[in-house]
Amino acid sequence: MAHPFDGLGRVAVHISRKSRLRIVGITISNSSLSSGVEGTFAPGPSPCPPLLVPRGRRAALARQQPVLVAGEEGGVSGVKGVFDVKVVPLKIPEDSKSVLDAAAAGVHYSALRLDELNIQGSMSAEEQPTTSGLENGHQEPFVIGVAGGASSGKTTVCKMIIDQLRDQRVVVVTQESFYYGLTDQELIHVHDYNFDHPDAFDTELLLSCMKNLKRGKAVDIPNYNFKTYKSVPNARKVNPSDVIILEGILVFHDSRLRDLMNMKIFVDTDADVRLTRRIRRDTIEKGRDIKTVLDQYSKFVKPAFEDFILPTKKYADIIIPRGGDNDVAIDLIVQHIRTKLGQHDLCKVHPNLYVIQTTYQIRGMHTIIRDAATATHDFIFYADRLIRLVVEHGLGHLPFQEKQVITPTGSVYTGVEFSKRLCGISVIRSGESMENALRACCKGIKIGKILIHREGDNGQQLIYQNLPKDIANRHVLLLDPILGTGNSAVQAISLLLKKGVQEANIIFLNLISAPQGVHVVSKRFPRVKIVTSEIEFGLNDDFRVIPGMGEFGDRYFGTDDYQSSTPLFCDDKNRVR
Ligand SMILES: Nc1ncnc2c1ncn2[C@@H]1O[C@H](COP(=O)(O)OP(=O)(O)O)[C@@H](O)[C@H]1O
Ligand SMILES: Nc1ccn([C@@H]2O[C@H](COP(=O)(O)O)[C@@H](O)[C@H]2O)c(=O)n1
Ligand SMILES: [Mg+2]
Repeated sequence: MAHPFDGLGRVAVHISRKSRLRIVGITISNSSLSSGVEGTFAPGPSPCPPLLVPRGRRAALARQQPVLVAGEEGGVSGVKGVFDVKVVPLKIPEDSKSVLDAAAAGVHYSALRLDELNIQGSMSAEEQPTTSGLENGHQEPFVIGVAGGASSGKTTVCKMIIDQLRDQRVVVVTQESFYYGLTDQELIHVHDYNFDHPDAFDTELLLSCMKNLKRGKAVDIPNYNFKTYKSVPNARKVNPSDVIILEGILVFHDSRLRDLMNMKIFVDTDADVRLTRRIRRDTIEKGRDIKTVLDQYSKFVKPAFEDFILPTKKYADIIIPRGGDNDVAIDLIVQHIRTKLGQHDLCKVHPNLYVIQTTYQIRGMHTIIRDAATATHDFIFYADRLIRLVVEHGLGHLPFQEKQVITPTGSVYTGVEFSKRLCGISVIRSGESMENALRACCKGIKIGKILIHREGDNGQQLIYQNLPKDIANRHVLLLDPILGTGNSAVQAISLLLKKGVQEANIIFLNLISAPQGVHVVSKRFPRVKIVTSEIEFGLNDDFRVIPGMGEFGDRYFGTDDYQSSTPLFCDDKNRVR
């Protein structure tokens, strides 16, 4: 049987600063198969370093992976280039099969940078890599449309749904944000402007934003001001989420928008209730007088409801009478959404993954540390609080044995005693931010360190280690606040295993995990427990976690306003080259 990786290919390479041949992409030209890989490989004449290209997939490569790329690599002396190579099959060791399995299962090992290659033309648009959340192995967001007359309670219903879905990432996009701003001429005759007509909205822009969000891409949406009637473009960034709610009077009007929705809800509230609420809202919140509100209602709002909004009720999957008063309907909707989302729950796929139970306190702390504008002292304070929670949760996974003590009242209390053979290992530098929390929880705990250098975007290299001598007999709490691609974690865990630590004795503690990293670590080390406080949406083109919180180490240690520089290399006398 022909090997799936046989064939001629083109490989783009460059020699990195440390004289290593880095293969940045490959296409296989003798079949429809088109793949990309990235890894760091030792240079030199044949036999060349191994290279694995899963069928029809792009994949990040661990350095040890098989399949030989034969060719002229040994003679490459330039910095970058594209070379013809022959890809020949090798026997795939057990270790590497997991990567293939993962690739077949739809996991995207983000690595290929086509912008560095000259081979773009040989790939179709579909084959070219993007780093949308979906391609990164994340499920498609669940899109809910909420329509209904003005003041029917749409926003209120959305708030109730979000409130109940507090453990999911939910974003709301309101159709109001897509109102066209008024021209100066229209402003003069504002009372003749029909804000309830479908043409009042920039539906094309709304559609494009919704399509991107559904594909897992962040979007910038406008901000509409009800007082000035002006719109500020790209005013708010909306990140992709598990659930996207689109609400507005006319969100069911355009069939292309309807087609994006997984669930359509129509909030059905009596006209007199809507009018009463509108009068209250427009006079109090928008500062309008009653006569203006009533005129607008009879001239535009009521006719538009009958002509455009009410006819879209037939598209609804669920009609909620009485809006936010209808607790039963909201409960049923939330249950349905949970069922749909639960089918892809990462914790169900990876039983070794533990996400701490979220609360508004936790969400609030995340909101602060994720905010780019947060000052260093606040970042440290709230990161410390969150880290402490993760550490406490992680400690809960340690083995224990029953222990009885006598209380001051002379009674017997039957409790438990934890394993004393513990240590922490921090991944320098950001992992060091987690050491204090661990020390605070485990008095006198030994803490070792590992330094992994990130070479390029995906190559990882172990540079330094300082581990307790008896680490093989200990349970290890591995500390690194961000699990992104999973490459550093794989390096660190591989080292621990090499030192004799039992896989099941490793608990990897982090603040945020990207699904890709979870897949990579869990596939390779299914017995390692991963404890985190939030699951991210995915990775961006630079392999950074999104939404993420930036360079954790820089923000925590206050070096985020330092000029970025190219890595420094020292010679054997510690002189910077
Ligand atoms: N069930 C309810 N009972 C009382 N007031 C409500 C209820 N639902 C909404 N409201 C109020 O009515 C106004 C309009 O509700 P909102 O949810 O903003 O409607 P919409 O988004 O459909 O315009 C708001 O001031 C809100 O507080
Ligand atoms: N400048 C504007 C823009 C819109 N409106 C009214 O808002 C209503 C839609 O908002 P809901 O939250 O009620 O869905 C719609 O009836 C418009 O007439 C406005 O008054 N002024
Ligand atoms: Mg509203």
